[in-house]
Amino acid sequence: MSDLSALSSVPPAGVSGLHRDAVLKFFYGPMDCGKSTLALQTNYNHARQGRKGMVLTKHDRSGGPRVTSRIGLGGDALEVVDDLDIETLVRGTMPRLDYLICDEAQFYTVRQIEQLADLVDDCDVDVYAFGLASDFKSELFPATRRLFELADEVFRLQVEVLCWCGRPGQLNARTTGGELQRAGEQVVIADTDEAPVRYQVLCRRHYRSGDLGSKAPLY
Ligand SMILES: Nc1ncnc2c1ncn2[C@@H]1O[C@H](COP(=O)(O)OP(=O)(O)O)[C@@H](O)[C@H]1O
Ligand SMILES: Cc1cn([C@H]2C[C@H](O)[C@@H](COP(=O)(O)O)O2)c(=O)[nH]c1=O
Repeated sequence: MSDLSALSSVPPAGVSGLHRDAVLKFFYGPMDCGKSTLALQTNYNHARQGRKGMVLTKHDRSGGPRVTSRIGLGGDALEVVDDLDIETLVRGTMPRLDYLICDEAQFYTVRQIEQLADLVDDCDVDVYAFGLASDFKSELFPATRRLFELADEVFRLQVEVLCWCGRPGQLNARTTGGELQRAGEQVVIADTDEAPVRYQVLCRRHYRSGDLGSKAPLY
């Protein structure tokens, strides 16, 4: 009979006997690169295998507590307000949650990002966060900085958003009346459509020069 005593220290989780930790994954890219689409797809794929999840967002462009993507998909979500304690919310949810989908994560507070990391480590909840890296001044959002610091894995989305010149665009310019803005509030909810305040994804050269191209709307 073989001696099984050497196996007694192997944790019981999983087929292999090895423990698989929950993860904090952060997916980022400029406006219009498909972050909300991927958030909705991720939720769909996990939910259809019976995992229990919750979808969170903040300041979706629809104006409501929803995740909406320009490709036409949408789904209900919980709105994250500044004083929401995400950790207490998730710990108090029964049956227990397997995962969280966090869209527009750049708008969460730094404390809320830390709560997401704590939920991964202490409650074994997988967290999939989606958001912008930088604001209209090309500076990291505070929550994004914390995600870069804490996430287990960070992914730049692969769908290229092109600058008007054809180069890949990574910087989110805010424009008003056809002029690039370099000062103002960090948070101004708007779209890449033709509203008076809008956003336009530019390559670094054209962000720096402020050249919005000939297709920029004239007001
Ligand atoms: N009519 C369309 N046909 C194909 N793809 C589209 C269409 N409209 C939007 N999209 C895709 O949707 C993307 C925007 O997705 P969205 O989830 O709203 O982006 P983000 O959340 O990053 O701002 C576009 O980059 C484009 O790839
Ligand atoms: C660059 C930048 C963006 N915003 C706002 C504009 C939109 O409402 C969202 C981003 O939406 P998306 O799903 O990534 O398209 O963020 C902002 O408030 N401040 C900024 O500097």
